[in-house]
Amino acid sequence: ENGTNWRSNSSNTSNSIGATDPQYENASNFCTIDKDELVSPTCDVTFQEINDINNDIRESLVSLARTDFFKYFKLDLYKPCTFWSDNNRFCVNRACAVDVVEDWDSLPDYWQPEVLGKLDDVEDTEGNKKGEDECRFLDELCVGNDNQKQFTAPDVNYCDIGDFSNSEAVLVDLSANPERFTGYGGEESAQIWSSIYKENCFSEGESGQSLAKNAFYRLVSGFHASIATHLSNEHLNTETGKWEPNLDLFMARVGNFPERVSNLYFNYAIVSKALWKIKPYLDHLTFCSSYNEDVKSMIMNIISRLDSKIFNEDLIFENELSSKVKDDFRARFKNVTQIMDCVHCDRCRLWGKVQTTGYATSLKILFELDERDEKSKQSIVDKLTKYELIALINTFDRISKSIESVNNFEKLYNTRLAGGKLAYFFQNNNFFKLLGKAQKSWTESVMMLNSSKGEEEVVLDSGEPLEEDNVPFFEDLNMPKKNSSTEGSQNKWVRAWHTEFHNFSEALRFIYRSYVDLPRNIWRISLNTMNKLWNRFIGVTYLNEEEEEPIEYKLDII
Ligand SMILES: Cc1cc2nc3c(=O)[nH]c(=O)nc-3n(C[C@H](O)[C@H](O)[C@H](O)COP(=O)(O)OP(=O)(O)OC[C@H]3O[C@@H](n4cnc5c(N)ncnc54)[C@H](O)[C@@H]3O)c2cc1C
Repeated sequence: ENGTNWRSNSSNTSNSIGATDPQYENASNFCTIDKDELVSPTCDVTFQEINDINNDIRESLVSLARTDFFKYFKLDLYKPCTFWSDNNRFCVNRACAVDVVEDWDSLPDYWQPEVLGKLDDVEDTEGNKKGEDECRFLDELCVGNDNQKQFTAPDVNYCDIGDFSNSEAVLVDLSANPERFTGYGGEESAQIWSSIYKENCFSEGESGQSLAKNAFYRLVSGFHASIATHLSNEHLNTETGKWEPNLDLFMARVGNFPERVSNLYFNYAIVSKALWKIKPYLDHLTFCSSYNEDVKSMIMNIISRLDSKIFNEDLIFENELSSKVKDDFRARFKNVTQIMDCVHCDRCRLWGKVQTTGYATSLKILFELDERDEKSKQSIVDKLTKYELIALINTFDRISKSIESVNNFEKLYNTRLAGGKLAYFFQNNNFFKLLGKAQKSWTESVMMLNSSKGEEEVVLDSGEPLEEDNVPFFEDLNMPKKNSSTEGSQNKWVRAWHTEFHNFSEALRFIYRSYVDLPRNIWRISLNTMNKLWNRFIGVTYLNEEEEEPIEYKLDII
């Protein structure tokens, strides 16, 4: 499914691009995916259809994620990593930090304890007064009925939903802590990803349904690609101090890997189908009474524009073997959510937790609602905790933002290609430039011939030579290399012209210099001859007089 070119119905893309610019002429199209192909055998939608759905709902989704109900999340930033002990390292960048909500007065009215005064004097089962602890109060806020206070039976959960009621958990305003480039990387993040892929994804030889195994991998890879898209889209430009898209970084991490782009779309299909699936049961959910209807109508408005055929969850665990595979799948995904506690960068951990919880909630909705039993379906949706719902909506927003960014990066890529082509034409096709280049190419050739090193200069993507103070920030990054052989062939007429022009001008210069130098040379030869005659006359002779470079002189005075 990844074998052909990325092209759309209304394609304004790249087939005609790069005819003359050596830097881009042979560049591949943006991403080798056909936008008109299905996203996966389990998704009856094409990449283009997902783009269209996303364009349609994007604005409403952003508004929903920014409501006071969905923009706050709670998590324990200091929960110890249970998978390995070597977890004392921290990301000390400012960008890694999370700004926790400490100023409670700044929260909207319905988050203030006194608004739910009736809770103040209510004691919970442990005899604690519920108004005393603001965090506890938030846990209870917006809970519509007693059912919701009991967590769903653990065997249907794909994450530890008790995490959010932990007494160490802090409240975070997600909108004040955007997911973007933090500088987190190196061994630390590599250890996390490697543990997720190597220890938790299914390996080839393992038994079980291949669709399920494949879905697990695609889910993780899509999550990884989404993070890479966000950090490339909001990347710190150290020259301007602004957060802006970095196309080279995006291409190196995601754009050059069609499979990763495709996995982003796969994740979009999973989360949106989960949302679509809870639509009939949303009536039972109550958000805060003051804005219950608003939030609900916003959610309904989005869900009603989604498409049920976007993902067919029934294909994943199809036969009797599946129950075991499903248990395994669930346990492995739970591990992935817990590995987030090992992430050293707080900001990355925050978004890692939000998104793995969002995917876990989607998986629970997709795979644990018993199709034959309406009551059980309602009950599972009723028991979704507030933090699962917040995570679900925010994960959908994140993946939707990634899809939007991929399309923006495609535009940037095409603009760069087209810009490169025009700039190349105007910059290089004037007579004085050609003369200058002829001169330069001659000087370079002479220097190359004289150079004993014969080593190729390493050039960055920007075209600058790699010097010590110019080492790329991402040393681990394999940026796409320039295709020098292509450049050579594309330049051959220009080069031939340079060579011929150079030879001709050198010949002219030689003849000119010969005439200019003639009187001087005659004078030098005469002087030399007279000198020899004089020496002979006074009786002084040189040993090896005929040699041009006598090493030693000896006076032979009789
Ligand atoms: C949970 C988590 C959240 C993070 N959040 C942020 C953040 O918000 N901001 C930030 O700047 N950094 C974040 N990071 C770090 C970021 O993901 C990278 O690890 C880091 O930028 C270093 O990137 P890298 O090029 O070394 O490769 P990595 O992204 O670390 O990838 C490691 C290896 O995995 C493979 N790989 C890469 N992408 C995929 C994919 N999509 N599918 C399959 N295989 C793949 C490649 O072989 C690659 O070499 C986060 C890391 C983690 C673990």
